[in-house]
Amino acid sequence: MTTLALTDGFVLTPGFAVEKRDVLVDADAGDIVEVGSDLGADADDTLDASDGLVIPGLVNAHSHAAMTLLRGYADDKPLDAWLREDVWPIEATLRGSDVRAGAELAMVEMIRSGVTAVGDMYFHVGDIVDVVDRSGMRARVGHGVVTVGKDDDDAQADLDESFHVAEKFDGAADGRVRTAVMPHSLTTVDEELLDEAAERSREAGIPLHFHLNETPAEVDPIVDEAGERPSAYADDRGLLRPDTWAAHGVHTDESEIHLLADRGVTVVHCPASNMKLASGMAPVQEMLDAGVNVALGTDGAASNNDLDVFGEMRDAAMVGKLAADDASAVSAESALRMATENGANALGFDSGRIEPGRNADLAVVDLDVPHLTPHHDLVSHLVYAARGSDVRHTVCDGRVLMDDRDVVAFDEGEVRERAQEAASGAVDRAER
Ligand SMILES: CSC[C@H]1O[C@@H](n2cnc3c(O)ncnc32)[C@H](O)[C@@H]1O
Ligand SMILES: [Zn+2]
Repeated sequence: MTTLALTDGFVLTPGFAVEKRDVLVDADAGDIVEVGSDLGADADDTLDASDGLVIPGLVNAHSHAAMTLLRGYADDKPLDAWLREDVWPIEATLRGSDVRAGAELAMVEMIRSGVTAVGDMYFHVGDIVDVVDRSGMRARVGHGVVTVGKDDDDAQADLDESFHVAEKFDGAADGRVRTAVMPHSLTTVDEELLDEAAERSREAGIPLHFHLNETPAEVDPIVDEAGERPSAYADDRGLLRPDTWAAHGVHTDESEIHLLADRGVTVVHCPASNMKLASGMAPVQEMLDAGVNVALGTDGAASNNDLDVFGEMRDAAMVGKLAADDASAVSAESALRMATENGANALGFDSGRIEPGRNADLAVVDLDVPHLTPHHDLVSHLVYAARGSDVRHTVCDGRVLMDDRDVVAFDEGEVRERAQEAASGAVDRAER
């Protein structure tokens, strides 16, 4: 066994106590071996965590990583206009190499801010899987299916591609890549194909991921045409299961919240995207009270405009209070739980808690900075005061992905250059 010890730091326990401890990791198996004292002396390698807080690697449970290429390309519009007028036209020009360049930029950004796992819906998934593999991160990926505006054959081919991708890449990158079938939303995929997605994925044991109730425009047509709330409509299709995680859930009424809780569905709250697109405020505290597993996601960088899950925790706590008109709603603890354990549960990873036997997915936050002083309550600091740039080391599956702010697998200058070129090329093609 090759071991790595994170030494001399404070450690966030599963109960969110903070204790001065070392963390010993089996770098071959990728697991946490022990949390205790003086574990550095016999370890093969050490990572200095002094003046730092070791936390579980953060989980970005809903993103479109390659949309880093579209950061700042189109802003200040609501979802529908933004997608139809700007995003979808330029996405139609993206090639595999572009998606690869955007995904590289995303992985660098996430590793720099302590994210070790991501749930990603996009296309050219093979390129994304290659980047995840090289980055050392963990991901649950899938091909996003959109059938509106397609003839029957093309629509079926798109759904078939989602299954093909899910089957082909599951277990890639030494098991760090898992997959799901990903119909884009209840209004952008035909009803018969939603039925088929649910049935085939259930038979094959493949999880499901889709956008749910993000805007009124995603709710009203279903209520008008099917005569029921979207979550009930999804349930009728067989889409609500314990291995389903749905993004947004903004316009979700009480009956839907109880249905989602009952079916064991995770809702991924994406507060920054919801604010930027003025989609609305999700009833997060109500969902938590009802027992829904609520996780956090950045959504794509074009609607955020970064991939910093620290920002998502802060936004979730802040907006959660506004939405509930209650300063005690969506506490720091709740937000931190959403970004760690709940996100790992959503994606089906054995991460999100620092305890022996779990995946060694960790981040070390530098506490030795003015904006994290004094140390009354470090959980409060993680949610209300810390930033992604406070992360000093990132470890995933027992491997060091960032060492003293140096991202190991990538040359950041080259990554940024490739992303800039891919983005400029896409804009040229879109505007030609
Ligand atoms: C077909 S791959 C995924 C698809 O989703 C688009 N997208 C990005 N952000 C959002 C959002 O907030 N709601 C719905 N769809 C979104 C992305 O541009 C891709 O086309
Ligand atoms: Zn999304």
